[in-house]
Amino acid sequence: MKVTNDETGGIYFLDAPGGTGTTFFISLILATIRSQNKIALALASSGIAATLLEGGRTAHSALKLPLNMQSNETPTCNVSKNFAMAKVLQQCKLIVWDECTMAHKKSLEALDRTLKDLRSNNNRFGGAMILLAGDFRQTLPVIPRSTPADELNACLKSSNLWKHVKVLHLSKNMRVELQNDQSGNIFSKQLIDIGNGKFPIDMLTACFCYDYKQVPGAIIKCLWY
Ligand SMILES: Nc1ncnc2c1ncn2[C@@H]1O[C@H](COP(=O)(O)OP(=O)(O)OP(=O)(O)O)[C@@H](O)[C@H]1O
Repeated sequence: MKVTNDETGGIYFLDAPGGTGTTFFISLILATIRSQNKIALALASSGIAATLLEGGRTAHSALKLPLNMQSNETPTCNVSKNFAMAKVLQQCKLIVWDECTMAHKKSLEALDRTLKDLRSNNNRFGGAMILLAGDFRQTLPVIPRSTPADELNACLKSSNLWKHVKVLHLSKNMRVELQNDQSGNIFSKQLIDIGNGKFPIDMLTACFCYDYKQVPGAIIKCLWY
């Protein structure tokens, strides 16, 4: 909040696995900024994530991002200076982008170029503050007819902008914590281990080496009964 009030800009990434309170945290920041009569733009990579945020829209729709992102070397948002969205982008104090890990790196670079142009400011993102949120253990950008290497290359972490990103972490699973659910707790830890590549994989079958004695009873019941 201090950074937004100082209006020094910057780009932050909230590394937040499912259930750790991303939506709660983002909603709180959006409400605080809007309560000061300032503009905070809420974007998300998917429609479902956008509906969870007050005034949320998909990044593709709000920023008019080109569809041929992969083949366009230097894409920009199709927002000209006399569009209403251009005024919003010029005046907004904060742009939040939830589930950004699914976005193509060129989407973020297009936003950077457009903000510099619209705000007539050559600082990164035209001096606006950007808050990205998501979890790289989940789905990465989907590139049709591509290899895993193409997907990694399209990922935000491969962008030149990534070295300027300050990473923040949310680690406590609030959903499990609030429900006091022991099996949910084990399951959420196992999901994180899989995402971090810590779960052993059988090289012959390419399946997880699973000790079924460790699978919480509630999950077995839910899956097989
Ligand atoms: N700081 C907090 N204090 C109290 N409750 C919280 C806090 N953070 C999150 N919660 C609650 O925990 C639950 C999960 O939070 P939330 O939906 O924001 O997580 P999420 O990371 O967006 O989850 P997902 O990615 O799976 O959608 C919600 O019921 C939310 O109200």
